[in-house]
Amino acid sequence: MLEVHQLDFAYGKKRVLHQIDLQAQPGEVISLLGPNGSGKSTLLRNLAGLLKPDAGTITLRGDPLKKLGRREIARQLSFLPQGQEPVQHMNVWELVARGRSPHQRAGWMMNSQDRETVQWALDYMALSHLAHRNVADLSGGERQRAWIAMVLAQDTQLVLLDEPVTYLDIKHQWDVLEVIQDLKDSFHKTVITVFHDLNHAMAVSDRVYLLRQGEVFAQGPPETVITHSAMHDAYGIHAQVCRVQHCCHPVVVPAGIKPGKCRRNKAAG
Ligand SMILES: Nc1ncnc2c1ncn2[C@@H]1O[C@H](COP(=O)(O)OP(=O)(O)OP(=O)(O)O)[C@@H](O)[C@H]1O
Repeated sequence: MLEVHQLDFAYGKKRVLHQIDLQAQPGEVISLLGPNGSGKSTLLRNLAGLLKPDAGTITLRGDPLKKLGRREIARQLSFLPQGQEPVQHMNVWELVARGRSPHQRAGWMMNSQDRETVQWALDYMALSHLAHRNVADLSGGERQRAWIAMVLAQDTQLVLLDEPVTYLDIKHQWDVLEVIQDLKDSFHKTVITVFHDLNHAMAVSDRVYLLRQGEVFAQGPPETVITHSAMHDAYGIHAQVCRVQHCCHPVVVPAGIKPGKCRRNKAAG
């Protein structure tokens, strides 16, 4: 589906990504993890074709990404950026409908299938009741869900999400995690997503890529990558990775910056 080989990227003289190799198979959920500034968003923007690598290759279904035009890329992949552009004078339905534009010829009106897809995306994100509300008047979480609905309306085989659960309350965070799982299970889509919460990555990923200072520090199934020692080496924290009864995946419990400290016990004692 998507293959990245030895990708380097710099902003001017500032090298940000170095020798990145990444493969995503059809129907796979991949999470990009790593500390602030490790290059996750920059990598995703390279994968979306919004930034051009200085070296290395990105191929999408066997075609070099750099040879594809913007419209062709937008038919094959959708991208939810971190912190979306502000939109004025547009309601939720109109925003979500923007997801259909790569599928339309210039000057062509939306057809009934486009309208059905927009309505499906609104229903799927439980936003139908807000369809006529101005996007600028939504709460941060509602706005985030509207943008995710736009990405879904684009209906691409590859979905790139940069911190999709930011701004969402715990219920809506898990709703979005279920959407990601469903995109894979029901629609066989490939999802590459950035998470900060390692438990979110544990819950939905087939594989994770842990970045550190612009390089892939580790990659593989989440249980093999998200370990006590990797958390220490990549993030500089001590964290326990525990099995919890009734929980179907391990959970990460940060234990502090220094080993052996338990702040709550200290306060109580
Ligand atoms: N437009 C830019 N020009 C110059 N440097 C940039 C630019 N965008 C990002 N950077 C730098 O590139 C590095 C990687 O940034 P990036 O946003 O990819 O990291 P990240 O892992 O997504 O971080 P975060 O978790 O904080 O979102 C950082 O040092 C950042 O300051």
